[in-house]
Amino acid sequence: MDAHPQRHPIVDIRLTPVLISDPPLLNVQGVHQPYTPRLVVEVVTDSGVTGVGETYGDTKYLELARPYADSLLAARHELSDLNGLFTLMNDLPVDDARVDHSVDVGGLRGVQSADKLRLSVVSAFEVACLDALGKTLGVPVHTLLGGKVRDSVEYSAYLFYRWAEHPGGAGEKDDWGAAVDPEGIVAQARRFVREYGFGSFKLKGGVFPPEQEVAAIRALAEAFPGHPLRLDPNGGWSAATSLRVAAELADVLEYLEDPASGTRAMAEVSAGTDVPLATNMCVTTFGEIREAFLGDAVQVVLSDHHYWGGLRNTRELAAICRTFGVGLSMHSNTHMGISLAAMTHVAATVPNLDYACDSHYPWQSEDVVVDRPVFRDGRLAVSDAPGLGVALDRDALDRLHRRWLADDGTLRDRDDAAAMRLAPGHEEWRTPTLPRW
Ligand SMILES: O=C([O-])C(=O)C[C@H](O)[C@@H](O)C(=O)[O-]
Ligand SMILES: [Mg+2]
Repeated sequence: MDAHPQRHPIVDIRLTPVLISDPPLLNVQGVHQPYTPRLVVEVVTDSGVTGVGETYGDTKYLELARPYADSLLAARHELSDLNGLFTLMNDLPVDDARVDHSVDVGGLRGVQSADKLRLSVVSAFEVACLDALGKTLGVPVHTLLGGKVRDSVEYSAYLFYRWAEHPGGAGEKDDWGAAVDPEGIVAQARRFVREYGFGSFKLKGGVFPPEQEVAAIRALAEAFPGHPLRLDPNGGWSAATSLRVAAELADVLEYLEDPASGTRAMAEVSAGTDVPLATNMCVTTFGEIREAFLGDAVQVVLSDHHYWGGLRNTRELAAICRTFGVGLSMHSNTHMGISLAAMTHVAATVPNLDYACDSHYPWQSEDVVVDRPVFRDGRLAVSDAPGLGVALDRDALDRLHRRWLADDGTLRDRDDAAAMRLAPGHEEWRTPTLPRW
């Protein structure tokens, strides 16, 4: 027997920040910028195997990813030592100025803390290591996570109020047109069904007064009878408004997502309605679970492997949810095919994945992977190829990186309120104080 199991030290790490095209999608904070920053992480082993991961690309993530990569290289970190990824990261200081606000990106990513920032960076390295490990061993990532329990993963249509184009015609154009009323939202949903086959719908709310968003959900219910519907105003409503909306839509909602901001307000809403409440804002770290679960503030957690710290942490979250009888699904920000593959692998391994997952991916016209994933009947097939089953398109990566290099810094940090101020009539726009309604 070999007393010295083969080791695969990481000998090179490439960090490539990119800006990817994003449509003018509206939310409670403002509007998406024409380009969104993402970070592509590549780890290379001494045997020449490369693994890829992806995470947020805003400055504070890059500032941490660089010294982290240096310390992994200095340690010749062993590819299979996934737990060690966290140990090494914990030794790195985080600039307090980067996390001194209690919420991130105007609250869309929940509470911000040094640990969460660390986990969001580690997640990309963990995924990259799993990818490289899978390729080294000749097995898919889901096998490294214990094996898939389903062959495909269901996603839902992520509907957004949106403008036809960015202020001043900035960025890339698309042919979706504007959607600012119930008719526009139903038309958008029909196209999602036609092109991707989605069977459930989530509407990003918090954009218009609640009555208008209730009308949009009613229009969807009429157009797609019996299909699961969700509404997510990102904490934009008071508890009283949330309860009113819940009562009005109780017969058609699968769940209401973060109607009010913070665990306490969510618990108040939860106590007054039978509509399940989901969150990707008040439970985004392990430390927030206790209060929310014991107080019955949420019935569904929308995990996000980026800020929960990777695929194995997502499975730990799933086990806790299972223990407490809390449902589980997945949240999404703007992301590319690397993260979609990672989401699909972990989702395939979680027995209690109770709802169709969110994904922004259909809104993304650009990617850094070749053979972009294709939704069929609203589902993605789980890849059985070694690793994640994605290959980098180096030309695309280079092009999107050059866009990042050329940017003067305006777009390197996501700021939906700043993007909103560029729209005529919104020059004075400020991130709204919650609750807005
Ligand atoms: O609450 C959510 O589902 C999100 O925060 C998802 C995205 O951030 C979405 O709101 C967006 O990008 O506008
Ligand atoms: Mg949400």
